[in-house]
Amino acid sequence: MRKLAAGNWKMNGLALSLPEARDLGRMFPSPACDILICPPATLIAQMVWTVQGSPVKVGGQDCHTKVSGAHTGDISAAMLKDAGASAVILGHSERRTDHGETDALVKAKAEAALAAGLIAIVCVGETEAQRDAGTTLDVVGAQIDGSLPEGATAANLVIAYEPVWAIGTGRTPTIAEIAKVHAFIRDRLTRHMGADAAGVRLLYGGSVKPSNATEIFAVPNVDGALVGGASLKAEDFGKIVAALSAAA
Ligand SMILES: O=C(CO)COP(=O)(O)O
Repeated sequence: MRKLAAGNWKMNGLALSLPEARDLGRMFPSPACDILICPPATLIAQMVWTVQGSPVKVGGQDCHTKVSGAHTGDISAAMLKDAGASAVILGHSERRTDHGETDALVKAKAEAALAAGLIAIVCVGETEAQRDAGTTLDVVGAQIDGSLPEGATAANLVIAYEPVWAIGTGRTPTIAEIAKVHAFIRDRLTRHMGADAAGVRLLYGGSVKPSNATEIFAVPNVDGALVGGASLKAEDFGKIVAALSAAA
């Protein structure tokens, strides 16, 4: 499978400046992994234009469940697709927390994404309290069961495991813990999707940096990363892409 380095800019404007984004494409003319940048919605079309002709693809950070209609402030998957996006992040813990997104809503959004021809990057992950209570696998399993879209295939579904307590904190689970959760996710997907689950890319997210990327990418069932803070600097994100390409 092609591994995936995805950058989530979150609510940061021209974090990686557009010329730098173009440079990122030039740095890796034929990378051994896929590269995706998910800027705020206001920058998607501009980013698509900027990285045209390079291997860098562009994605959204959320979408509505409907194609169009009276939903002030929302953006549909079809609109992301029209703007040139090829993927969308769904059910990020920040959206689950800030906007009360439930598994059922994430599933409906993911189904809208697939219907629009986008890759759905569905995020799961436990809070620190849940980890301390020893319920990580129960939480992640329930999120997978509840958020997985109908019609998912290895080509249109990506799962991102992002422990909430590791996001933006500089803390990461141990390599053994990442391996355990990723193996669990693969197994859980197999229950839903059968043999197709083997080809679904499982990203790790949460404080991925150039300094820990190589170690994390060597973990079985880690097929890439969903990177927040370090994707805001072209140099750092470039190093993470290089580490993933080397692991591919
Ligand atoms: O939330 C994340 C990506 O979606 C991870 O963020 P950080 O890489 O900043 O920890």
